[in-house]
Amino acid sequence: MELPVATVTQHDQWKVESQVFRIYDLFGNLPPNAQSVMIELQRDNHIEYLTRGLRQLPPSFCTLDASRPWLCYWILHSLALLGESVDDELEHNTIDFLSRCQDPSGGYGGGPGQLPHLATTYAAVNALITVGGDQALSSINRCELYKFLQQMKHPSGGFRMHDGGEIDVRACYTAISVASILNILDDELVHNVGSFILSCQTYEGGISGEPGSEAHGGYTFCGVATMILINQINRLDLPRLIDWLVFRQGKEFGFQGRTNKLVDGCYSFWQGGVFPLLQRVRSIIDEQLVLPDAGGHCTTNGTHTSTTPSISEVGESFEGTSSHVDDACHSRQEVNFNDIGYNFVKRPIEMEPLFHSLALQQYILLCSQEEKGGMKDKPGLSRDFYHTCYCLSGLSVCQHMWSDEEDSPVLPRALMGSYSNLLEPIHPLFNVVLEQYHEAREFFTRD
Ligand SMILES: CC(C)=CCC/C(C)=C/CC/C(C)=C/COP(=O)(O)OP(=O)(O)O
Ligand SMILES: [Zn+2]
Repeated sequence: MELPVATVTQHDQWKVESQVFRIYDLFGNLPPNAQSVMIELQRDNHIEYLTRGLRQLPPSFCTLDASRPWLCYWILHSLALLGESVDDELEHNTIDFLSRCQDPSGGYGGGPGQLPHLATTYAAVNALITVGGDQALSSINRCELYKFLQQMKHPSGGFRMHDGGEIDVRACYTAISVASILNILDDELVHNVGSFILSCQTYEGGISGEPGSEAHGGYTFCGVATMILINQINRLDLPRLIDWLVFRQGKEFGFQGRTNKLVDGCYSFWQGGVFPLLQRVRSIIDEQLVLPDAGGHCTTNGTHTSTTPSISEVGESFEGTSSHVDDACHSRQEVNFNDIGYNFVKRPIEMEPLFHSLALQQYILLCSQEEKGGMKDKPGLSRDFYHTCYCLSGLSVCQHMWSDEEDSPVLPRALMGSYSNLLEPIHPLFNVVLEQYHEAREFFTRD
């Protein structure tokens, strides 16, 4: 039975489809001349919109008072994807503002004096890494931040978003991502995170925010990235996850966040961004396909039944040094958690994208892009910095996921439109531009 598509209005749906079908036929086939059709990234207008947004940050974003570190990250990361940085004064003001959001006992709040929160901590750390340079990077108090992460750790293995806050997959990702990129991830923080995330993989194959909820793209990205960062991706049922994920690309070629919902530009990253992660764990997927029982099954006494290798066992780039994973049902591995993110991007990409990457670029450029700058969920809605950030992140993912290795050039067949549309590549586990990631890695691994 075909389920009706849930539409805002039939008119909005038609607007999305009519824009896409200007190039694709009804069956999603790309006509031979499609590459020459002009779909232009409005680079200068995006830069203008973003820079103005950052200048106006305090105090005019009153309704987003608790989200100002997020605004910094969305704007700075979007600019970095466009190959742009901010002038010295704006950079200084951003570092100063984020320093005032840092709690003396660790972590960052939504504004100066606000309660530290894992989401704004992730946003502030990624924003400062994106700014780069000694002043920005040394402003992060890693010692106190580690204590904050310890305080957010829950006996279930998950993390709380803030003191007394919700425990969910988002909290796990933001805690583990921040700890990993700052080189402070250890056994204590990792303990039982994998079991918590495993308990959120649903019957559909995607990952939900908490056990028993509905699978959603946002949490699926968070869950998969976390499992990789803690060296336990082999515990998820990856074939089932892929089954769910590939069907989230709609007939408009954008992604939806969950079954029977509308497509939305931001899922270009939350769903589209899972594919470059899966591309680098191909051997684990292959083994799970051969062994139907592989992937995350624990016996009642907590013994891991899968023979699927963990990521550190596959390929020389995951050679570990010091610690081990101590979840009851996970085989013990010698691995340095802090090297996983670094080694991950060096792994070769061994499979082509499992979704229609050119068509997604088309959705982003034709349906999400605002000609005057900025990006949005879909036609008929307004641009905002969140959608600008995640549409551009998704666009970058599409462009770079055909390249075999970190430094290999982007091929024309990977790109919708001309080379002037090309964005900077990201680190797919952290969603910061790769060049900035490497600078931070160098800074935080200095003795
Ligand atoms: C790192 C970090 C903080 C990640 C957050 C990930 C993320 C985007 C989670 C989405 C949460 C969610 C259930 C949205 C549904 O909104 P909706 O019902 O308005 O949208 P929908 O109809 O598209 O599902
Ligand atoms: Zn959205």
